Amino acid sequence: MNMSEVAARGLVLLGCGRMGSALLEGWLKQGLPPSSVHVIDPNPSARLRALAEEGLHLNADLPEDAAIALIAVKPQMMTDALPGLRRLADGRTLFVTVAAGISFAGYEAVLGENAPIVRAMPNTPAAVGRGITAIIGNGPSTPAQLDLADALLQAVGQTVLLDSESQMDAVVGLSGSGPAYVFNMIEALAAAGEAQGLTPEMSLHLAKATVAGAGALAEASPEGPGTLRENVTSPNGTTYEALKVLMDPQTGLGPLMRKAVAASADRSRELGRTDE
Ligand SMILES: NC(=O)C1=CN([C@@H]2O[C@H](COP(=O)(O)OP(=O)(O)OC[C@H]3O[C@@H](n4cnc5c(N)ncnc54)[C@H](OP(=O)(O)O)[C@@H]3O)[C@@H](O)[C@H]2O)C=CC1
Ligand SMILES: O=C(O)[C@@H]1CCC=N1
Repeated sequence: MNMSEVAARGLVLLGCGRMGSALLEGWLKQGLPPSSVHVIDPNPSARLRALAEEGLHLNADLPEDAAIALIAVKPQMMTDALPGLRRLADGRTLFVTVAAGISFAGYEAVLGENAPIVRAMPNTPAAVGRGITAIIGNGPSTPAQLDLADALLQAVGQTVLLDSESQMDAVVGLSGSGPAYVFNMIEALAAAGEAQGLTPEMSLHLAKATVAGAGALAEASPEGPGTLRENVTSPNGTTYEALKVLMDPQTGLGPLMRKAVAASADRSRELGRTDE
């Protein structure tokens, strides 16, 4: 199955909020015609309504033989929303879900144990084509179906394949939730600049450009982040003093980040067990 088959047979998108719409824009940019897309969402955005004018099917009947059903509702909505896709669970439609926490067993309980399902964990830089998504398929999914899910997610950035489903909660904690940690770092950096006397506008400008520039350098450089950090740090200079605070083994960023990632991963595990 390839993208032209998806265009011919159709793609169902269940839930088109922040993540669903980022994915949809990526597929449209890659040439998927709006008329191949069937969106189910109770409160469609203005953008979706405009796409419906171009042929996108909005809250209409499901196609008979969709190639893909992509699930992008909140885990808490799954019990209500997922049974609506049961009619597609005849083994021919590949289900791809981006929901945090919910395990293959949870989907199989509704869709049947023979439904091919791929779990994917993207992140919001997908909205600018710079996401990273980890994916893994269940037993009934074929290598060709995993490749197709990979291609779908590559429309919005990079992908990595996981070895086991149990790695997914750690991925949620690291790259799924991770953009929020970085945005919080920008906020904290800007507030700290203000505390040193800069205007809010100047401080935010400097903080955003510093994080974006450091990210781009970390990605482009052959050096690891440790060397890049050392390259900023003159012996007994200014950065050295700041890093004594940030790299404190008890109170620094290391233990704090371990705690934050663990809290997200634990919540992902919890969402897999409950619908709260
Ligand atoms: N945001 C992120 O950073 C990431 C999110 N995810 C996962 O993506 C999924 C969606 O998250 P996100 O996009 O942030 O959430 P949003 O709330 O932005 O999107 C969910 C969408 O689903 C709609 N919806 C609610 N009930 C139903 C229903 N019964 N049938 C169809 N659609 C429905 C919502 O409508 P309404 O708003 O009107 O309720 C909303 O438009 C989650 O499972 C999350 O775990 C994964 C990786 C990263
Ligand atoms: O906060 C959440 O539950 C979702 C999953 C990963 C990022 N956002």
